[in-house]
Amino acid sequence: MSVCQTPIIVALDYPTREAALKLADQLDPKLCRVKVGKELFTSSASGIVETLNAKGFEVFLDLKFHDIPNTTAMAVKAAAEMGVWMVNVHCSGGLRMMAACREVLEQRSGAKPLLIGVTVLTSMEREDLAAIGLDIEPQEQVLRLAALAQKAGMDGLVCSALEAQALKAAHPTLQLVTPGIRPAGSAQDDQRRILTPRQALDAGSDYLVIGRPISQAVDPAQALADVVAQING
Ligand SMILES: O=c1ccn([C@@H]2O[C@H](COP(=O)(O)O)[C@@H](O)[C@H]2O)c(=O)[nH]1
Repeated sequence: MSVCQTPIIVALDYPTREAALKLADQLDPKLCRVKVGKELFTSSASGIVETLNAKGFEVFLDLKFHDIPNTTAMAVKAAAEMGVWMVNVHCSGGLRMMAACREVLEQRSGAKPLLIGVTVLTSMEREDLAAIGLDIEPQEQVLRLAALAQKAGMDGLVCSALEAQALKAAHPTLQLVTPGIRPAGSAQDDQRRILTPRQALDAGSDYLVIGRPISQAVDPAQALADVVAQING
């Protein structure tokens, strides 16, 4: 039984363990989960996951692994051994890569983290895809990658909440983890495919990843409480 009663995941995007723990100490594990990404993880190594677990947080390890199948699967295995709640890999690594990750988790006797496939980054729009040779709408590419992820046995996807409705219709069993969440009035920053927390949940998001609107707020705990109030009512 999970301690957390909301779908919120706060991104602990900091250069040091001390800064991340300072924010974590202001947050309530009953109101949010936390996400450890590349910057924090690389600077503080695995100790940060154990420390956050000991504080009662379920941790999403957002390292977006993308490599050959064996290397990626071994990284996913190491993440599972570390005790993370959710781990992700890029769907663009392909069917065999994702299937190898699923297989390594199935062989494991202990707890299995949720295995999530990253589709199209929420910072990208049509022009960004065209620049890398994909002359299609983001949603088309997301749906294409979602079909591969479903085939590989992934538990869910990272996508924009803008694609949630279409994804839930096509793949109702996949859990949707949506960054690019901006409460009304917040700065868009580098995000491009955004929705408010309430809009995202109404569209079908299962988890909302929120970084700067909380981590850069004058009072992060109040900013989190405001988002909780918005989605409740
Ligand atoms: O498509 C993606 C995948 C991951 N992210 C991550 O989510 C947070 C969002 O932070 P904000 O400050 O709320 O923009 C950040 O850690 C990204 O690495 C994403 O934004 N989009």
